[in-house]
Amino acid sequence: MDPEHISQDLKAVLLTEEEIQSKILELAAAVERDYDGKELLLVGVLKGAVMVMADFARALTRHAEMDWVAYSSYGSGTRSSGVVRILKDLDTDITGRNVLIVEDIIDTGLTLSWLVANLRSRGAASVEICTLLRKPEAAKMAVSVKYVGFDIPDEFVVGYGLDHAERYRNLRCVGTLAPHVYSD
Ligand SMILES: O=P(O)(O)OC[C@H]1O[C@H](OP(=O)(O)OP(=O)(O)O)[C@H](O)[C@@H]1O
Ligand code: HPA
Ligand SMILES: [Mg+2]
Repeated sequence: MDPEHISQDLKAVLLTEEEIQSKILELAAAVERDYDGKELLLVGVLKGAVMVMADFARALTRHAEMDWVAYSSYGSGTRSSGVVRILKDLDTDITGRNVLIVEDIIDTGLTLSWLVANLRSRGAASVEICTLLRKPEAAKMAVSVKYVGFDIPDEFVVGYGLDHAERYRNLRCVGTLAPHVYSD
């Protein structure tokens, strides 16, 4: 295999492309049922949620607006710094809106607990979360999540939007990294 091939850096594939895509269809069906007759604003958390948002939004057969926020707490490492840095705020006034946050992963919960409180304080009618992945054993903050794709073990994962030092976001699967890739 080409030594530059991205999948050579994986220790194991945790979720295949097929498993991810079928879960996204399930999540979209649940959201369609729950928001029947209500307007819906999807808020994606950059950059990791780009892939989930792209597939999830297209799995919906109803109208849904999209907006984006960017808050970074990981930088290039594999541990949360605990400091949430605002990189990009919403373009939309969310007063009275039904907001559904779309995330790739809830790890310590620090990012999302901060974001939910922040969006609620702006007068949204409702704020719920849809995340593809969650690490129950890593939780430092309890976050109430309405839609969860997969609960996964407390290991650093990459792919399908998730990065390590900005790489691996373009993998179609989610996997764990081989030890030779880590520097921290
Ligand atoms: O539950 P937590 O421990 O707060 O971790 C989850 C957050 O960390 C990652 O974002 P990151 O800060 O790496 O930014 P990125 O999406 O641009 O990679 C991920 O996309 C979540 O937003
Ligand atoms: O396991 C992870 N991988 C990539 N980014 C992350 N951000 C929080 N947890 C993770
Ligand atoms: Mg990241």
